[in-house]
Amino acid sequence: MDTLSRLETTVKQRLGADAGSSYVAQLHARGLPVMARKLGEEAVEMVVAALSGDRAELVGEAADVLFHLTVLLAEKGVPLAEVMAELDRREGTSGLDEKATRQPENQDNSAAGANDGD
Ligand SMILES: N=c1c2ncn([C@@H]3O[C@H](COP(=O)(O)OP(=O)(O)OP(=O)(O)O)[C@@H](O)[C@H]3O)c2ncn1[C@@H]1O[C@H](COP(=O)(O)O)[C@@H](O)[C@H]1O
Repeated sequence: MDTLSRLETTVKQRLGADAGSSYVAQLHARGLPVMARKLGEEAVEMVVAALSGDRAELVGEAADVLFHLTVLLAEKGVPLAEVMAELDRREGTSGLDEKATRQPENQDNSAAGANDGD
């Protein structure tokens, strides 16, 4: 079993644990909005580390993001395997090719003269 799968198994067990002895249970007790906010905060911290931190900071913040993402998905009942399957489905399709198939969105952008380069 790989690291993320083991973490997912632990997190699913801890969601129903005593909030006094488990951070995951504490997040569950605080509710989905708090979990979502924590994930957003960790993502911002990871971005800051990528832009101005050192390698160790980036690794630490990336681990926080993966942990809080795992908690959020478990709370929502979405297995990591489902996310992996979505990535598998996308495998081999260039992001540029996929973006070019979004015709209505592209037309809207050109009508507004918007092009953020993403
Ligand atoms: N990987 C992690 C992990 N990464 C980060 N964290 C915790 O995430 C919290 C986030 O810290 P922050 O400083 O961002 O937030 P805070 O201000 O302390 O807390 P908030 O009040 O804002 O939520 C810290 O308490 C970290 O210890 C983690 N807590 C648990 N795990 C894994 O989850 C398992 C189950 O943990 P428990 O549920 O605590 O048993 C553990 O065995 C680990 O494998």
